[in-house]
Amino acid sequence: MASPSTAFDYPVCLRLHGKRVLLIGAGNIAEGRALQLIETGARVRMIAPQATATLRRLAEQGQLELLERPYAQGDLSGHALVFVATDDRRVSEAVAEEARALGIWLNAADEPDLCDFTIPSIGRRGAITVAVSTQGQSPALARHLRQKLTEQISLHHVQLARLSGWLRERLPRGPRRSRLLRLLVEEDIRGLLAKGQRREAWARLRAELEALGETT
Ligand SMILES: C[C@@]1(CC(=O)O)C2=NC(=C\c3[nH]c(c(CCC(=O)O)c3CC(=O)O)Cc3[nH]c(c(CC(=O)O)c3CCC(=O)O)/C=C3\N/C(=C\2)[C@@H](CCC(=O)O)[C@]3(C)CC(=O)O)/[C@H]1CCC(=O)O
Ligand SMILES: NC(=O)c1ccc[n+]([C@@H]2O[C@H](COP(=O)([O-])OP(=O)(O)OC[C@H]3O[C@@H](n4cnc5c(N)ncnc54)[C@H](O)[C@@H]3O)[C@@H](O)[C@H]2O)c1
Repeated sequence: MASPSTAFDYPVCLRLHGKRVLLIGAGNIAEGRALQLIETGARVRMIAPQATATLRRLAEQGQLELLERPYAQGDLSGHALVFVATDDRRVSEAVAEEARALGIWLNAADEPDLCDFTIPSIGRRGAITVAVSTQGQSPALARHLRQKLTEQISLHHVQLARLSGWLRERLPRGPRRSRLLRLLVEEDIRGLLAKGQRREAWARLRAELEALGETT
């Protein structure tokens, strides 16, 4: 087993749609977390005595549930994931203790020693997500690199991802489909799309699909 100093964090993409997620704290940091979580389709509950105007508005619109009171033991029960972002370390510690007792995964903003998972810097372009972590060493660098890397994702990458998703729904799995989907992103069709030659790209794809139809 790697020692804590050499162990790497393990990135995952959680599917939170319909899952119950709890945020303790409703200040600026919690607001950022809540906005990201709403996009996942999670059922978000927030508990804090003071909430930002944006969070109160989102609660009024029914996008999240807001309980305007301090955290109390027992609040974590029934949740898949918990985030704490308050200005009081003792609250983070109490929440961490309850999370551990219940086996619920916890993120404590700014308190890596209490975290079961940290949050990377996230950029999105359509279905494409860029996530940069520095193993907790430099959040500012994570943000800087995320901005640079997200700029590298062009419209044609987003179009390719959508097209690939569409083809995967329609074509049966197997080596022929894999070959076609690889061809799509390798120089060939992607190169044409990148140059704005959509008509040529479609013609090339149609020829490949016809060849696939003949042999399957
Ligand atoms: C990426 C991002 C995601 C997000 O929060 O959504 C994120 N921090 C962001 C920004 C940011 N945070 C801080 C600064 C000031 C500059 C600096 O200190 O570097 C800036 C820069 C800025 O604001 O520009 C202060 C800070 N943060 C942590 C500590 C405590 C410590 O290090 O001990 C301190 C010192 C507090 C102090 O000194 O008092 C800890 C964590 N922050 C993490 C994530 C996790 C590790 C991520 C990784 O591995 O890289 C981790 C471990 C826990 C967690 O929170 O999950 C988000 C960028 C979002 C974006 O892209 O815009
Ligand atoms: N990870 C990051 O990116 C990052 C960046 C900057 C700051 N932080 C840290 O995140 C934390 C929160 O920062 P912020 O700017 O959102 O603070 P904030 O002052 O805007 O909000 C604090 C929130 O905590 C709530 N709170 C206080 N006591 C509570 C209790 N007993 N139960 C429930 N909620 C309670 C308040 O009502 C408020 O909603 C701070 O510790 C800060 O150092 C993290």
